[in-house]
Amino acid sequence: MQIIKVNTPEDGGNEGVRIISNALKNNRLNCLGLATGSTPITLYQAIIAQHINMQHVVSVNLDEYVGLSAKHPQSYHQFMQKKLFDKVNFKANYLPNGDATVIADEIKRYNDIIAKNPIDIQILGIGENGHIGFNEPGTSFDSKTHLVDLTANTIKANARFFENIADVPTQAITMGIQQIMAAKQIIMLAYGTKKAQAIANMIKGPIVENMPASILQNHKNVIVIADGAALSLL
Ligand SMILES: N[C@@H]1[C@@H](O)[C@H](O)[C@@H](COP(=O)(O)O)O[C@@H]1O
Repeated sequence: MQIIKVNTPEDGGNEGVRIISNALKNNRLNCLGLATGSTPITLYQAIIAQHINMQHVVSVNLDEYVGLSAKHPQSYHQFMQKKLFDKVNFKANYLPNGDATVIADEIKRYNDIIAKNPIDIQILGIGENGHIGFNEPGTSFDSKTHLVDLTANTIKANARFFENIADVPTQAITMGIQQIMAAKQIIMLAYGTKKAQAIANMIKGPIVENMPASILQNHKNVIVIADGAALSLL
């Protein structure tokens, strides 16, 4: 893993754009895997500020809450719309539909989308418990898109986006670990001391399903963009 230490999340966003722009210039970016959460926001701001042309790029997001429609203010659809898609036109934007009547059909649809759009660069954040996407500890490294019961830890961490913890959905649909690992390049973003333990386990801990991000040690092209606080336990 290559580690790029940055001073601020804004610098991290600019570093991410530098890598994305290089791939675009070399015609190596047809599909960009996107993530939600507060961490990638500065990357999206930098994409907007630098007027990066994404009109030939398809985006595929990692996950969506079950039970929230694309219009729900806390859905990841709305998050992506507000933070990026309102300002930057892509060829197409794909996210799982958390409001699907038959989840099994939606999982199949999303697996087909990922199969048809091989991911060139996947953006990732990390949960405090080491989750990537919504692949919680214990998820099989062979997983594809699946339905997840969110852990109490994740529900608590994500409650800050909702009025009340009881409003946080308890399930999500997420891209699987096998599909994340199939991306040609992965950019992991992490800022702040809350992420330090997960980042240390990801980089130098044992590769175990209880620490989902540890599988990234087996990927040939991972760039970790992080600040000193997130790297402080290495
Ligand atoms: N599903 C998302 C993850 O993709 C994200 O990495 C994580 C961390 O979020 P944050 O960046 O806000 O710390 O939150 C959610 O659980």
